Amino acid sequence: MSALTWRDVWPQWRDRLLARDDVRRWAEALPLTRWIARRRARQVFDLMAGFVYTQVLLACVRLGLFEHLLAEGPQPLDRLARALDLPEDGCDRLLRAARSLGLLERRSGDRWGLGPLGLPLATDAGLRALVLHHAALYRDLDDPVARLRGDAPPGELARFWPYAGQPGRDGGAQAAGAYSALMAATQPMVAAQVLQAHPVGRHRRLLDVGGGEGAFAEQAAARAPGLQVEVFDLPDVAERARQRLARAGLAGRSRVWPGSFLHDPLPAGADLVTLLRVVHDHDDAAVVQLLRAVRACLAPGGRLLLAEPMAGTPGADAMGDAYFGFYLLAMGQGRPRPVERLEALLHEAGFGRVRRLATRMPMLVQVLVAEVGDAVRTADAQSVGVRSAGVRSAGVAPKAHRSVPIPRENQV
Ligand SMILES: C[S@@+](CC[C@H](N)C(=O)[O-])C[C@H]1O[C@@H](n2cnc3c(N)ncnc32)[C@H](O)[C@@H]1O
Repeated sequence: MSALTWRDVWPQWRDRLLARDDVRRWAEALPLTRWIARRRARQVFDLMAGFVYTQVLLACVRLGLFEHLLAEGPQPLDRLARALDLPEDGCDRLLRAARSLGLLERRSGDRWGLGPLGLPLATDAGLRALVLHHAALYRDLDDPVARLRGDAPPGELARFWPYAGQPGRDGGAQAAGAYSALMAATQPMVAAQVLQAHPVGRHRRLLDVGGGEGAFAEQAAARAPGLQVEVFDLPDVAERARQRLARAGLAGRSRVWPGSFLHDPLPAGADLVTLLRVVHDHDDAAVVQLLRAVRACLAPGGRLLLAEPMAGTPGADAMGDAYFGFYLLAMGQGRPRPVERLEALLHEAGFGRVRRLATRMPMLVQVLVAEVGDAVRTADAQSVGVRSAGVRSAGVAPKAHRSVPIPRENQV
């Protein structure tokens, strides 16, 4: 253990002082410090009661309350109770709880309307899907200490994300469908941030690795009419991407590649590779392996764009280390990383310059863009497999790779 420095002296003195009952009572009574004491007490209570608040939210979402109020406008209690199929007493309890959390507001004539926090939930299906999904997360975190010790058996999240703990496994069409639908529902909020931070019109060919069912590729294609979009993902997910891109009328300028980025080479030649909400799902060794594969497949002068919520985000600290830290613990692998750690992993994988791009909602997603010099790229192509038009670099065991161009008959 390192010696204490002068920076430890003040907090240590403060902690000792505030641990004394008489000092706390004095701080609560003094007008100058009373507001701090009250704020701290409220913050501690909110931490303690957080689970109850999420259950209020879950009840509102399960009952479809927010969409109902958006569609029908403010409603009195009796009509809401009928619409939600709740007894009036239970409905009144829920409405009051939701108002206290900013989800609802009281309006004139004893009616209830959407509050400032209810409105985004009424309009964003992705947010509502996450709220419903969290019920499984909370069951998995039932005994957080056992989970931290590694004593808890794999829970619901480990089954929901079959590649966690079993790299390269999508768990079949049903499992892939469930997690891909959740990701696609929440992708618009991420895509908006990423495409605003890094307009893709300047690129020729975009490869979205771990691109899910192609929701981001579809958005990117809509923003840049000249862009060829490609998705690489596990086979059952890739099949969903193929269908989605075909439905979006993108058959002619999209390609879908099924495979595991931990076992199969990535297709070569994209000048922009994107990794959106992928890296935090994996432990360091797998991340470095993935980043090396990306580095090797990029076209000369190409870039990697890595976007996800990151630890240590100013103003959103709890989102990284608390929420994602424990979500990924329950899932069974991965961790939220601060920008500096991601930069270090990118350098370890051979990337040169790494830039941070500003996003409007850093809490949701931060963006790093990494470049690789030509000298490093040539060396890579000899050591890491890249999938190209019939050419495979030496030293990589051949494997049957299928690119899945969308068939002509699926073109809209
Ligand atoms: C958290 S989801 C993010 C999906 C998408 N990028 C998004 O932001 O909506 C992670 C994605 O990585 C894919 N994935 C996980 N392990 C993989 C592997 N070994 N090879 C290819 N894809 C993988 C999953 O199937 C999933 O689609």
